[in-house]
Amino acid sequence: MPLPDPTTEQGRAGLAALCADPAGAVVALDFDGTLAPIVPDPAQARAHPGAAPALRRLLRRIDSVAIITGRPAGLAVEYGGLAGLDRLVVLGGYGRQRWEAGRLSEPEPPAGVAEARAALPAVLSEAGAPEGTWIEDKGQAVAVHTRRAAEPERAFALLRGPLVALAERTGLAVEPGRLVIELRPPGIDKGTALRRYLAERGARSVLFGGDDLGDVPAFTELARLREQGLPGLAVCSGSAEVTELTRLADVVVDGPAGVVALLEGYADAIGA
Ligand SMILES: O=P(O)(O)OC[C@H]1O[C@H](O[C@H]2O[C@H](CO)[C@@H](O)[C@H](O)[C@H]2O)[C@H](O)[C@@H](O)[C@@H]1O
Repeated sequence: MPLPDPTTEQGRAGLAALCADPAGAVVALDFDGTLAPIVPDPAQARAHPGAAPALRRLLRRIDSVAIITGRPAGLAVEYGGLAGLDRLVVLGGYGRQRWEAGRLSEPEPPAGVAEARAALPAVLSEAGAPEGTWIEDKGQAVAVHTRRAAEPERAFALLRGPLVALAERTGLAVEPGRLVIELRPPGIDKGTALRRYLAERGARSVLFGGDDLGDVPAFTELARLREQGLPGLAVCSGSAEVTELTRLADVVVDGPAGVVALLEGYADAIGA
């Protein structure tokens, strides 16, 4: 499978470095919308069937793979079919949790998560949340989904203000995503998680792929690291739903199937 031609000079340099020195390369990827197609029920989301095999191939030659996700780390491992992969780290909850070799570590959630959880039903009711609005309790965070409402974008817009106000009251961060608004502990984002992981590995190049607003800090961090001399490639898993990321990426592919094709192309290029 041929590799795409990045649209930027820095992207071409990043891809060249990833191919020339795979032993120093880290592949870091978001989960939902990047490895797993978007579906109405988050519990039904599963990685594209080619994702784990492509990552397994790459891990024969590259340094490591990091999945950096808003999901609880263990769920990403399960839904991704990723449990058997060596040198795989899953940084869940936007980097608060770490799963590695079957072991999960995470700090206790701040008290604000329990406060928000308790207040949410009344907040949604007072805001007139339409039928189909759904709360995902992630333990470390709570997320309100509107994808299953009759008018999902309208429900999202209706609930955003009250949820921002609830986040302010409870000391939580607001994380808007694809028809979801999450209230989560502040203090870390995917950019920080990516920077720390690359430093830990002593990475000599990086590929980051994402699809949603929660991935913007990682794209921004990748751009900063490139300015500091670390070659990198920014890949957008494109969708009609989120268009803001295309300007941050060197390569835009067609959703998770496009991401898997790119990973296979990279594996071919490095003889993995
Ligand atoms: O950081 P990610 O791995 O991209 O996780 C972000 C959120 O993804 C999930 O929600 C999204 O995917 C669902 C399943 O396809 C979809 O139904 C929903 O509309 C999307 O927003 C997940 O449920 C959230 O907890 C994650 O934070």
